[in-house]
Amino acid sequence: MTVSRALTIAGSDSGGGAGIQADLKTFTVLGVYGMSALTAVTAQNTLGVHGIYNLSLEAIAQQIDAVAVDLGVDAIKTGMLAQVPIIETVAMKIKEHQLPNLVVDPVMVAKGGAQLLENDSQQALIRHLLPLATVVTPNLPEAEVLTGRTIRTVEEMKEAARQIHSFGTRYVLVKGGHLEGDALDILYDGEQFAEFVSPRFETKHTHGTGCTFSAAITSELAKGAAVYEAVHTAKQFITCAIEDSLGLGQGHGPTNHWAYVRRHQQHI
Ligand SMILES: Nc1ncnc2c1ncn2[C@@H]1O[C@H](COP(=O)(O)OP(=O)(O)O)[C@@H](O)[C@H]1O
Ligand SMILES: Cc1ncc(COP(=O)(O)O)c(N)n1
Repeated sequence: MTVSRALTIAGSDSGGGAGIQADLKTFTVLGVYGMSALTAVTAQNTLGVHGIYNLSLEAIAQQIDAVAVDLGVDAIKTGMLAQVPIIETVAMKIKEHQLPNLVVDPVMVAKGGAQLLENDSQQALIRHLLPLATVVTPNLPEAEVLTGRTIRTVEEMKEAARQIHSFGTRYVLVKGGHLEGDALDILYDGEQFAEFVSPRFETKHTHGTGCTFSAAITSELAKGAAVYEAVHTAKQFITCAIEDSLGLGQGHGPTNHWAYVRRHQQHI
């Protein structure tokens, strides 16, 4: 039996809706063997982030080494990398082990407003990680920080995608979850734009949408899909997960990681 393998390098969300937990759930339901290298432990629930404990550089590097030299990796994603030395260490290890199909989710701020990337770390992301990435998946506030521009329209999303592409990433996916109207995302490969659109659901339960979406892209890349197809499937996955969200907790609740597969199974 051939098994596709995906590694997430990200923070732990004790509430289970975002971070490592969202990634591993997504890998599993999409039929991919999931592995993890934790960068931080957060004490977190649907109401917010109550504590952040970054792991040592040694602990982060050892986890990546352990997985890469033994189990092997078909695709990889990064999430919360809070500090410049963590970004540098992760980039160094990805290069050393030549890990393929890198999806960078440039996590900066949690839905509740807590800062997950310390100030001045944005330049390190641009310098060290984006040139290694197959796909980078900024939401609008993240795209604004990476480009130094205000983004309010689809045309401005495209301009931001062009600028971020110039940092060396092969594909840029600017997500429009923070705009109004339909939930529109733009994929740019340096030549052409593709649009992925779904209806917008009126819900506050969007905790972990960015993590889940990028983990779904990573899963499909691990299985051998091309980037356009991977984003197409992942968009369906996240749309189902938001539409059928679980309503857990008192704040921004998690999405439903089973929804896509359940619906898919009903149709076959
Ligand atoms: N209310 C919503 N209804 C439908 N899709 C949404 C909604 N909010 C976000 N999305 C989609 O979820 C995915 C994650 O986007 P976004 O919320 O912008 O990322 P992040 O979680 O990083 O802020 C994107 O495909 C976006 O279009
Ligand atoms: C450990 C960790 N990583 C990432 C996010 C971002 O997720 P979101 O912006 O959807 O709340 C988070 N809240 N916690």
